[in-house]
Amino acid sequence: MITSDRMAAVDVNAEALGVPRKQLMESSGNAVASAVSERAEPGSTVAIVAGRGNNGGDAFVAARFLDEYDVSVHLLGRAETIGTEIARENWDALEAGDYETVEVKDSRALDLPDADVIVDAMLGTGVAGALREPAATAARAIDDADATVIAVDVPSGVDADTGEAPGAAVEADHVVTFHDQKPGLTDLDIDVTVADIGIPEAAELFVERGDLLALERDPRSHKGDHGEVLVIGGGPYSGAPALSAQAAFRAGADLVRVAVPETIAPDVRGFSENFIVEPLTGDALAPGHVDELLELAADQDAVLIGPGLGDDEGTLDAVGEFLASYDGRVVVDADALQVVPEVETDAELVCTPHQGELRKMGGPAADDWEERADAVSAFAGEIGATLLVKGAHDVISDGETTRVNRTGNPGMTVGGTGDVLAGVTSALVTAIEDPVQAAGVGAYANGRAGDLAVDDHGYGLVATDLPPLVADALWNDAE
Ligand SMILES: NC(=O)C1=CN([C@@H]2O[C@H](COP(=O)(O)OP(=O)(O)OC[C@H]3O[C@@H](n4cnc5c(N)ncnc54)[C@H](O)[C@@H]3O)[C@@H](O)[C@H]2O)[C@@H](O)CC1
Ligand SMILES: [K+]
Repeated sequence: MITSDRMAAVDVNAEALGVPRKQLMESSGNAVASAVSERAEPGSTVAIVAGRGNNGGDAFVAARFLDEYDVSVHLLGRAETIGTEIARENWDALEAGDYETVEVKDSRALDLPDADVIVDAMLGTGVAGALREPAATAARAIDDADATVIAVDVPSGVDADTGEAPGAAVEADHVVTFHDQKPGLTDLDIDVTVADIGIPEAAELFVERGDLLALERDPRSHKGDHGEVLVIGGGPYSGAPALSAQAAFRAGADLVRVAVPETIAPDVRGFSENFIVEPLTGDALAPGHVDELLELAADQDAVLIGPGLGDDEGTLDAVGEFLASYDGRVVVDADALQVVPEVETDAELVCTPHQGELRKMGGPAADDWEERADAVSAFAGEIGATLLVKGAHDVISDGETTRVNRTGNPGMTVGGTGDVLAGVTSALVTAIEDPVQAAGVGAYANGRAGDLAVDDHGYGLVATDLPPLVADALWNDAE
């Protein structure tokens, strides 16, 4: 089962892994042609009704594989308005060949032949809202025709994720959907073929630049929409919470508050004028601070607890009490991690241990990343948290979905890069709904920033090089 958003990411990841989108369209078109030839004898009349996106593009490819049939392709609109290059190339190939193509400039002009098979290639996962003209009229014309209707990827007008059709929709006899079943197709009582189109399993397992699509921002958003983060840290160390806070900004947080013991508050303030510093009495986090922290955390979109806290008894008790009472999203890092397995909480935890910290949590030790992927998935399920286990390959899992991130380099063993990753992840869990996706993008961006830093500083890179490069990795790295 795959959602449209996930499919769009996997599509780009496949391309990042060397499978061109054009090849995916070829495979899709071939699958559509196979579905036609399984339902109609050669010589039958096939009418293709195509939209101007890649759903249509798939059918332009299918037409080329149906040369034993009497095929006509009806494009809803003018060819020069075809929206993507790969669809346009496939349309041009039809016109260059001797295929019958019709540009339907007006919905009333759709003149469907008396066909044995109609291919519905108007819209697929790109549909937004109720079907507009001319697709709505065309959908009714397709349904009124006395033909076998085969839908490409999704019946036009049906939402691939919900199965709803807010407006008109094609009633297909058969759907050829690509790569994996779509949630919205399962409860339609239509015969569905899931066609393998050559997307490698790696495109789903590895975090690649397609995963950055999840960061697309709603243009209508305004200040404060994109994440208010509270960082709870510091004590023996002052740099760690400041680094995490800086990283959270660079990963898109709008506001970052840093709650640290008053003894290091001036140092943290000195690090950057961007933070709002909330001083806690004394020189270490203690149970007496928990009520104040819960108040501070109440209207935040995410909390990061751990950087620089140290592990004295009182501090760890305070972490346990905070987690036991908080029910929002919490990224847990560094010394706070060891508390997690013992604490009962309603909070949605994202833990970011390195392998030593994972073992301290009672988690598995496994050198080979594929072994580790399975072991981390099992442990994540056991403790009911999302785990981002850092390593040469980072493994991210919530026990259901497991991802692997391959960006990063040995230069990143320098102190502080974990504080940066924790800060980045705390901002991303406010922008991306699924915590596995958010943590995966966090690992990807942090490692990518490290790779960019190595270009500038070799293995002399330091953690403070990373936060600005995280912003580049997230927003300026499109190839
Ligand atoms: N993502 C992938 O990995 C692959 C996608 N492929 C195909 O690409 C399709 C998605 O292509 P696109 O993203 O270009 O989108 P679609 O081709 O599904 O639809 C986009 C077109 O529909 C129009 N449209 C959107 N909402 C509408 C509405 N409510 N009423 C009327 N017109 C509307 C848009 O203006 C645009 O012209 C998939 O369904 C599949 O068929 C395949 O090539 C296989 C690979
Ligand atoms: K369709």
